[in-house]
Amino acid sequence: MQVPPHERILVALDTPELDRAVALAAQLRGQVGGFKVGLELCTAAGTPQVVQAIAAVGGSVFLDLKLHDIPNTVAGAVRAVCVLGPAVRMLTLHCTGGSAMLRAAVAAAQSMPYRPLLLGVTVLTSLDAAALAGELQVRQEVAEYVVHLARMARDCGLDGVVASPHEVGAIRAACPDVRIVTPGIRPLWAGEGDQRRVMPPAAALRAGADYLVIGRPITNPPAAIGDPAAAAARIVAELEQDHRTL
Ligand SMILES: O=C(O)c1cc(=O)[nH]c(=O)n1[C@@H]1O[C@H](COP(=O)(O)O)[C@@H](O)[C@H]1O
Repeated sequence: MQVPPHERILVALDTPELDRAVALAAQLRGQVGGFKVGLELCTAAGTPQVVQAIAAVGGSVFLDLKLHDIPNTVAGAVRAVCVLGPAVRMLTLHCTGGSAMLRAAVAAAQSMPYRPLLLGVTVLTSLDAAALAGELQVRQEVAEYVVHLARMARDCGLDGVVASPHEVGAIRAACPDVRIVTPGIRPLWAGEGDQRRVMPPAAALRAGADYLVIGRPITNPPAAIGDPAAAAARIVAELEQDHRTL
């Protein structure tokens, strides 16, 4: 079944203020597919409270906790997320925690009555080739390393991965069935900020992404674009126009 383009957009609510996050979710709910809440908001306002508040205005939650710890600790955190129930649709963990950590997360999720989709973060979109090679001492090219991590995530039983749109094609070719979520999305009218491996929304979907994580271009758009609802509408229009030409 074809997913309408707007449902592929997950808006990143990166703010410490729960009221602002809830107001954005209430404003954008019908226009997009869901909301990503992560370290900033959950640390400031409490993960269960955040999930409950976003669900209460009808938003589905992508819980971006980027878990990265020893297997026993991650398994416990995954069980605690499962307890929050179906309001949490997706949960992230870092692939670089290793296969034992990823398998422990999957086993923990499977032991619970409800589990969200588990997504492995590959290489952060804020890292470029120089940082990967120089600082992290990874000897492979970015795409090669991302595909290696994606294969490992799939083999450990994860449902999908988070990666830059530049690596989506290579992941799709290597792991046809994994869900691919891409941040690092920048419409041509938005600034890059701290992101390094970016792509416009329509190009990322064309490359094979299932979901687009979009934060600042929607939550803090350039004045010429208008408010968050106008920014979301503009991105949806761009996606629909591109969709029609496929
Ligand atoms: O896991 C993520 O969501 C994530 C992974 C990654 O590699 N890069 C990345 O930017 N993100 C998240 O995606 C969002 C991007 O926000 P904007 O740069 O404002 O669009 C932020 O909430 C990041 O935490």
